[in-house]
Amino acid sequence: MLKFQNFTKSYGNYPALKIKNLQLQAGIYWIKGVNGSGKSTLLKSIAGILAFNGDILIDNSISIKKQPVAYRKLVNFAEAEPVFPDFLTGTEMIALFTDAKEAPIGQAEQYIKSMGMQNFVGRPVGTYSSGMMKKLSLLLAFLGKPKLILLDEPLITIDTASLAILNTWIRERHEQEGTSFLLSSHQILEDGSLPVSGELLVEAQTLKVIS
Ligand SMILES: Nc1ncnc2c1ncn2[C@@H]1O[C@H](COP(=O)(O)OP(=O)(O)OP(=O)(O)O)[C@@H](O)[C@H]1O
Repeated sequence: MLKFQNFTKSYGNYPALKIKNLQLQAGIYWIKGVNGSGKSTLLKSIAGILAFNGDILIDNSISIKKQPVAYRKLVNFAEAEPVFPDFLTGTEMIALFTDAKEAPIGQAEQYIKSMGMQNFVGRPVGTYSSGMMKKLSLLLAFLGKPKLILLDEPLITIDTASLAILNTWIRERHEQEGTSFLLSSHQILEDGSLPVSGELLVEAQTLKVIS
């Protein structure tokens, strides 16, 4: 599903992350690591937000460097602490992403309803609480037909009921469409609520697959 080829990411002289050759099969992966170990660096690199050396391929053939548009249609990302233009409404952000990601008709509405966002989605995002902002960013990451969804700290700021709904979204997309997920979290999620296929440990500027 995802292939790293001689991947290195540095900030100035600081070598933040090095992954020589690694192939991940389709699945749901938890990314673990202490503060500053490189979890966000990893996810932002895979999402194409950070420049790096080497290459990353999705579906074993589509390169972020050589086919950036095709790659970005297949990889969606929700930031740990999302920031959107204050003056845009959630509805406008969703319309933007629906268009860019070529989302099927009715897909966004289904997620809005499922997460109970109807009462605030029409308001400017500048008026949102941090939990509302998080829900919007999670919803945006589910739009379209990506092969891989990257969720950086999806559990922070959302309430328990919303977390259960998010777990359902992840489970359904994985089981029905074979979508893979990379989720970073400080919290332990070994309660069986998700069919986790493996764990990735980010430590000492490297990435290890634990299981
Ligand atoms: N813009 C930047 N400039 C310089 N160094 C950076 C930058 N962003 C991250 N780093 C460094 O890269 C390393 C990895 O940071 P990263 O944010 O990826 O860690 P993380 O595992 O996501 O941390 P946390 O759990 O605290 O969110 C850290 O040592 C950090 O100081």
